[in-house]
Amino acid sequence: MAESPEARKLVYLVTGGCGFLGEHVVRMLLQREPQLLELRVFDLHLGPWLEELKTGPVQVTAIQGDVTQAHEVAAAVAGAHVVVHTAGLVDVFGRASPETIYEVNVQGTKNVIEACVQTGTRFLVYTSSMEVVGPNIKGHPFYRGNEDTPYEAVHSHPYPRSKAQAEQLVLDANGREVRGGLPLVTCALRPTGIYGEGHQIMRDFYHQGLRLGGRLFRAIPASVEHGRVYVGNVAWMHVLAARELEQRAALMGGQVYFCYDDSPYKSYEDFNMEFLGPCGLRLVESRLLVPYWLLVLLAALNALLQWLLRPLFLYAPLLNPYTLAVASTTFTVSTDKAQRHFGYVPLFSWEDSRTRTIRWVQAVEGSAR
Ligand SMILES: NC(=O)C1=CN([C@@H]2O[C@H](COP(=O)(O)OP(=O)(O)OC[C@H]3O[C@@H](n4cnc5c(N)ncnc54)[C@H](O)[C@@H]3O)[C@@H](O)[C@H]2O)C=CC1
Ligand SMILES: C[C@H](CCCC(C)(C)O)[C@H]1CC[C@H]2[C@@H]3[C@H](O)CC4=CC(=O)CC[C@]4(C)[C@H]3CC[C@]12C
Repeated sequence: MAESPEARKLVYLVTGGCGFLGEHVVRMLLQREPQLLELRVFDLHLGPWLEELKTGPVQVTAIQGDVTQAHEVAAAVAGAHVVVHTAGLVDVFGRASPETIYEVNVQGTKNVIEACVQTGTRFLVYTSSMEVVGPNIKGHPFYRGNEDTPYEAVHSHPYPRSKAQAEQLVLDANGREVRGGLPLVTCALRPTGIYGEGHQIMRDFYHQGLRLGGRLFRAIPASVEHGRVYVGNVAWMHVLAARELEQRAALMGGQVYFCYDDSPYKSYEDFNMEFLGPCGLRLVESRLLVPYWLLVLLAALNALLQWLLRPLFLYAPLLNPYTLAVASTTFTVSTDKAQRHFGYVPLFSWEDSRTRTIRWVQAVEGSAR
């Protein structure tokens, strides 16, 4: 750890720094990046919690801005050594139009890359997603796969399509000459389903369970496994990747890394119960009540209702044909590429991750009363 202020010399920019993952990246950088001099937090919506970070040894600069606006991105990137690009529109529920998703996730990423090239920023870490690989629309399982596992990636939905396009842009940009003549070094991190403090969908499930009298009903067979990763470990992986990109440019440049940790392989619902169970909810086995064909029908009905009601209001339930397909397809990763390439070892054990998440759900419960 650096002791003297002179050791602090790096300027980092985190786009989407007020989102679920972005906030953890920001806090992790402040705690664990001793070379940090200035941290720029760029987001469409700035969080009030940023204020309390401004009293430490690192200059925290909050920038309200839009990644779709090239000039705003360029102004924020100018003078930064490293960009961690987490900003994105995470929408698999039909809340935003495909055009808006493209604009934020693809055009926004193009703007970040061009800003690096124009202003001379050399290191770019992009938050991609497991969704760039799958699950695909054919429902093929991806079981304990790694970065080299062959898989037929077919994207029918705007979100995974946009993440795949953006990831490709980032990888293709590796080696481009930036202002000053040196090459840009990029890599992409692909989290599986992230959980932890601040996870909106976990909050939604918790409130749904409370409304249903402390019960949630199993919809997906327990045998369908989902890759999940703790937000603190995803943040840690971003910090390490960003730190090591310069020294290990030849190895890491243009590479993709799944984000992983020691979280157990379980079905989406059983995994959520690891946190919601200790908070008083129970999962009711309802396979006989809700057969799969009925879920397919309900998902299709939801999609139809969304379309019919769109002129009046936004109807965007959790269940739609896409989320049902993702939830019912096994997708788990097993890899050590991040450890081999840049020394990543999870910072939080499964026990820690679980305890922290449970405490957070309990606090949500407390504040809901
Ligand atoms: N939540 C998950 O399970 C996973 C998320 N990811 C990726 O991680 C990244 C972060 O996701 P989350 O933290 O879950 O989402 P989030 O919605 O909590 O955070 C995204 C942040 O980006 C900001 N943002 C959106 N549009 C913007 C724009 N036009 N200009 C500037 N900022 C903008 C939002 O205000 C928000 O603060 C995304 O790129 C997402 O694709 C990848 C895998 C899994
Ligand atoms: C909302 C889904 C669970 C509800 C299914 C129902 C209604 C049958 O009970 C979630 C199941 C899997 C989730 C996705 C997965 O974790 C991968 C993701 C990666 C991302 O990059 C963004 C988020 C997501 C698409 C995530 C979204 C919610 C699920 C579909």
